[in-house]
Formats: sequence, structure tokens, C-alpha cells
Amino acid sequence: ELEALEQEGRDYIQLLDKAAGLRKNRASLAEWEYTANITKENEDKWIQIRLDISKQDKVAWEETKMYKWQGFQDNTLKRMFKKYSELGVAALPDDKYQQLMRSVSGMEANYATSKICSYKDNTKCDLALEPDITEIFAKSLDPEELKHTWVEWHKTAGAKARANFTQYVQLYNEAAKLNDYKDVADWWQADYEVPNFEEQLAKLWDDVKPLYQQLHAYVRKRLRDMYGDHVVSARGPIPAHLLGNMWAQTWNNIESFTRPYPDKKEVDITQAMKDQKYTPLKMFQMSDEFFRSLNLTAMPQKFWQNSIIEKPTDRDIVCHASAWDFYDGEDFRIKMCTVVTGEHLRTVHHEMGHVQYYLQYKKQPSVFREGANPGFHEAVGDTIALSVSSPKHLRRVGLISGDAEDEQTEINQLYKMGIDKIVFLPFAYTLDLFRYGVFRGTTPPEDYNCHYWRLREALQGVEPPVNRTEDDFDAAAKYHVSANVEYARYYVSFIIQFQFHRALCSLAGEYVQEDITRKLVDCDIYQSVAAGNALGNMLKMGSSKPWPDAMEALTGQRAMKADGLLEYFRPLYDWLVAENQRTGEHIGWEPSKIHYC
Ligand SMILES: C=C(C[SeH])C(=O)N1CCC[C@H]1C(=O)O
Ligand SMILES: [Zn+2]
Repeated sequence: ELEALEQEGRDYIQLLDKAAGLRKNRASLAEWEYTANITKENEDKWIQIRLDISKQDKVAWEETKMYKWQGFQDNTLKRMFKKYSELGVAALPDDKYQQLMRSVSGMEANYATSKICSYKDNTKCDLALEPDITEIFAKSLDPEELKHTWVEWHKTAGAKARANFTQYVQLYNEAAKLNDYKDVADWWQADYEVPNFEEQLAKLWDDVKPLYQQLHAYVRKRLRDMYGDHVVSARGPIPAHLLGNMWAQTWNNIESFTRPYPDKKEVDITQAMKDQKYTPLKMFQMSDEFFRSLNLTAMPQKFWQNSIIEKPTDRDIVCHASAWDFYDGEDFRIKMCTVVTGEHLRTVHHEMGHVQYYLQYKKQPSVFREGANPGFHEAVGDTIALSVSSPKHLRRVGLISGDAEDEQTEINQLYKMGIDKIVFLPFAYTLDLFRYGVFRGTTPPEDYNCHYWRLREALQGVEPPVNRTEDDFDAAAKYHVSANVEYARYYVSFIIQFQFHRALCSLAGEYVQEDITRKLVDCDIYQSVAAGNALGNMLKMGSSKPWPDAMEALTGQRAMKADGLLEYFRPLYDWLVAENQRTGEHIGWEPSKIHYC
């Protein structure tokens, strides 16, 4: 009797999953049409289709509730029912659902179409984030130009989103409660399926903080050398507009004038890429070739036909890089306003990692076609990029020339990796600690900007270039806040990608602990079928099992730990401690003198 009921449940859920897959395909196509051509008409179409789909989701959800799945024997079947027993934002009444969608698409359109006036020519007012503003932050060494650009961007992309954001918080929290969560913070954390997710984030930060503080102190000194102590203080936070990135989330653009051994050869590959006539298409083909060298899956023909890899000139699109699964097993795309730089070569691999995950789990039921947890999906491409960024690989593809490593070039290489990976962690941690407080109501709207900067000063040791007030709303000047994309996934990714990298490097015979001829920093898993097969097997699981099972399949570990990252950067940490002692640099930062609360 029980088996018969379970078999009935299995037949039902398989039919439901196919129908759900078709709805996801329709929703993805409508979202693509809107974000690849931002018009009122396409926004209305997208919202209408999602409203229509939510009605079908609700009917399916009512049906699913009639099955006594909790008592089933088959764990995979139970897991499918558990995921389908959560309706999502469709639980909102139509009018509130529409309002929620409008507030998010309004913020996203504002972000994507924001333009500012040039500092050098205030009649030129068509500067967009990509490529114009990004290039100013990558190249300008003029603190006044950087300050102007920072302030103007935060005015148009941040402050203007505050009203929509406040409504979004209210409605999204209502949806959370209708799904039996306390608030959206609770809902977002449920995706990680561990009872103490926030404590785990705090523990990881405790583990990495000493390394970050040493790197922060060293960079603050080199910036003070560059700009003078009237611009960069000796003991305070670092002004956020001087770090080469609008959000100070990665500092790779200041590498050329802050690296430990400046007389060693340039390791920035952007110039070499330009000299060698790289194109966006070549960057994508290189990445595809790397995945194929691991015996993973080639990008299908439709990918090359349907993707948008350069910014169109005839319309507004969402330029923030994204990878898309259309849930039909054939149609996978990337949309990216690619420019020929080392930073975008890494981003291309990041996005191609998403598509490789889609390709590996495409045979799963559609409900399991997602990352083992959201951090896994963000870690795949970055893990490959750790090999691509190694001197060994860059020499292999001719992007850097000359001799093998010596102690000083290795420190320069670790520094280059550290100002990309280590400095990102407190930024990522801040962004969702801020939003957890917003969704919980511990941060009321009248304190949004003050709390945002308190967290950024406390964790990242950065300060805004000018005073801030509650007329500002700087958090929304970051894409993921305006586009309602959870961010702890990147914090998790930047930790677990080093656990993945270490496991893959062992499998590739590229890394042996304590063997100085096979160090993690110079590991390149290129062409290792052993590594590729292990990675592929983990990716094929999708979210069919709890993520510790997937993590264990690849690394033997069942928890996210900072040990991979700390081992990778150990030589840099030792060097920074010695260097900061030599220069007598103050470690940490005193309260900012900028007024923002
Ligand atoms: C490239 C993407 C698309 Se999923 C991205 O948003 N990333 C990749 C790393 C961190 C984060 C960011 O840009 O803030
Ligand atoms: Zn991503």
C-alpha cells in the first residue's frame, strides 16, 4: 500500500517537474527579452508573463500539498516534494506581486541606464558604468576625478533607488512570511540548509581577518606613499574611491603601483591581451577550450548563436555579466558587455563556469538544476580561473614571458591574487550583513545609509570620499542590491573555491602538501582529465543532495573552511607581517573622520 502511494507520488512529481520546466523556460525567455532590451513594453510583457506563470505555480502547489510525501522512503523523491512544497513570491496576492516586480525592475532599469557627467568635461554627460566609469576607476590617478565619479554614480544609481528599495523590502518580507519564514534574511539563509549559517560566516571572517588586516595596512601605506598623507591617513580607514573599483570590492587595478617588488616584470596581462589583438570572442573561445581540456562539455552551438558578448550600440541592456539556463537542455547563454582586460578574462571564466554547471546537471529534474548551494554556482568558474591566473598557465598561453618564479615574483603573484580574493571577503560579508539587518527590521529605513557605512568601516576599513546623509542610499549603487541578488553566495564562493582548487590540484598531480616544487600558487589543472572528471561528477549532482555531500565528493571535506585559502596565501601573510613591522605600519584602523551618521 505504502509503495503504491509512493509510486503514485513519483509519477505525479515527474509530470509536475516537466510542466514546471516549461514554465521556467517561458519565464527565462521573457526575462532575457527585457534585460537584453530595456523598454517599458518589454518590462510589461515580462511582468505579465510572470503573473500568468505564478497562477499556474499556485495550482501545482495546491495539488502537491495533497501528497503525504513526508513519510516516503525514497530520499530523492522526498527532496523533490520538499522543494515543490515552497510556493515562493507567487504566494503574494496579484496586486502585491505586481508591485514587488515593479519595484525590482524599476531599480534594475535605473541602475542599468544610469549615466553621469565627465569630471574633465561637464558637457559630456553620457558616461555609463560599463565601459566608461569602470575604465576611469581602473586608470585614473587623480583623487578629485575619482571622487567626482564616485559621488555622481552614487547619486544616480544609489539615492534614486531608495523609494523602490523600501517598498521592495516591505513586500518581499510579506512573501517570506507567506512561505513560513520570519523574514527574507531567514528565507535566503534557508538555501544553505545549515542551522547556523550566519555563525559559520562569522567564524570564516575570524579566520581570515588577520590576513586581511595585514594586507589592508600594507596597501594603505603604499597609497599614502602615492597620494600623500593629506589624502590617505596613517591610521584611519582607506578612502573607498582610491582602490581601483567603484565598490572597493577588488583592488586589482592598483596592483601596478603598489606591488611588493615593483622592479619585477609586469604581471598585468591586459596590455599583452591588447598587443595580441584579443577580442571578446577569443576570450570566450579560450575559456571553452580550457573546460574541454578537462574532458568537460563544449559550449553547444546555440550558446554561440544566442549569447550577447559585446555591448550593443542601439539599445539599453543590463550590462552586468550573467549566465542563463533556459531549462530545455539546449539553450544556454551569457550576456556580458565584454572589454579586453585581465579582469574581464576572469569574469568570462566566471560566467562560463555557470554554463558548465548548467550543462553538467541538465539531465537532472528541473527542480534540481541549481547549485548544491548558491555559493557552489559562483565558485565553479572562479576555481578554473585560479589555474588560468597562474604564471605557469599565463606563460603557456603566451600572456606573460620570461623566467620561472623566484621568491620575489612569487610574492608579487600572491599579492596580485590577494588584492582580488582576500579583499573581496569583507566587502561580500558587509553587503548581506547589511541586508539581513534591513529585512529583520533592526536597520530601519531612516538609518539605511548610516548602518551601511558603519559596517563597511568596521569590516572593510574603508570610508566614503565625502560626508554622507540619509538623502543618500549608497548600498543600491551596487548591482546586486538594485537587482535583488543575494550576495552571501560570493562570500561562500571565495572560501570554497580554494578548497575545490586544492582538491583538483592534488588530482592533477600539480600540488603536494609540503612539497615546494608543487605549490598551490603555481598549480594549473589545464588538460587534467582526472581533475575534470571529479569536478564533472560533483557538478552533475546539481542540488539533488545536500551540499556537504557534493563538497565531500570533490574535496573529502563536509564543511566550508578557510584552510584552503589560508594555505594558498601563507607565504604572503608571512611577508606582509614582516614588511608591516619593518615600516612600523599601524595594523587595523581608527574611527573615520568622515561624517556619515
Ligand atoms: C560576475 C558576476 C555575475 Se554572477 C558577479 O556579479 N560577481 C562575480 C564576483 C562578485 C560579483 C560582483 O561582480 O560583485
Ligand atoms: Zn556568478
